[in-house]
Amino acid sequence: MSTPLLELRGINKSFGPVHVLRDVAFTAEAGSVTALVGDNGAGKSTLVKCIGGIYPSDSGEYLFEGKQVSVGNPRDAANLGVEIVYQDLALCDNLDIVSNMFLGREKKAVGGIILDDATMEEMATQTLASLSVRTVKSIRQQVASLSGGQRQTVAIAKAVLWNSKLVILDEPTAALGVAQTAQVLELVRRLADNGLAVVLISHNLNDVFAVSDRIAALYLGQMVAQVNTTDVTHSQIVELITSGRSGNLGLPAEVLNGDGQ
Ligand SMILES: Nc1ncnc2c1ncn2[C@@H]1O[C@H](COP(=O)(O)OP(=O)(O)OP(=O)(O)O)[C@@H](O)[C@H]1O
Repeated sequence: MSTPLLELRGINKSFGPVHVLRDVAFTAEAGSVTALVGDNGAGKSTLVKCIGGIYPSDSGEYLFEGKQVSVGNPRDAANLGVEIVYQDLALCDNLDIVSNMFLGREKKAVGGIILDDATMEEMATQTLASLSVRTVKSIRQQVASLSGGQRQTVAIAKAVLWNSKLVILDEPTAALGVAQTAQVLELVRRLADNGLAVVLISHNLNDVFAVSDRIAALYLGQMVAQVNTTDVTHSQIVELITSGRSGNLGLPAEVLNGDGQ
């Protein structure tokens, strides 16, 4: 098996007396979509925040491209090429698409005072084209005028603009209708097909089975399985999410560990 882009080993995280993540192992591979599933409170957001450096873990190893690294804050994660798209998207309604994509990381023209609009427009256009995004009419359109699916697209494009290697999407289809969900799932697939490692948090198992290569299931802060999507059924994943057990599901250890290829 090739070296995973991201590998976490034995991650623990507590908030005061609450032990939220317990010896969690997790991998994400370039060119793959890994769905992270689990019931409310299972620890998905906490795990993602540990990956993104928002919550440094209490113990455990963080390997990136096979090397052990220290990720103590979001800048460390961004420097590795890790980007998280949160559910609230953190877009500014009163700014256009280009301004949103470069918010806080604007390109300056020579001299460093004036913004380099031409370069930013070109980079935004190229990024959207690389993702085959055709749903946006103009990159100078205000974000307030975009649909939910288009906003999600802009947030994802913003995340991949910075030579990202790992993009984590938190419930990207939660607020979308059927057609927009299909468009966003296509985009998620394209990110992986372009070589990125994608982690998709989702409660929607239809989405998970439609787009993921692997499924990682958390139960009460423990990673109970990392499986290839084609090795499991909906009901087996539901059982893992709701009881943490694969018990009588007949899943051998190599399948639960994602090695069952
Ligand atoms: N900052 C915090 N302080 C104390 N407890 C926290 C904090 N953040 C999360 N927790 C607790 O950690 C547990 C896991 O929460 P987390 O948000 O990671 O779960 P989740 O799987 O993302 O859930 P959901 O699907 O509902 O978003 C919960 O019991 C939660 O109350």
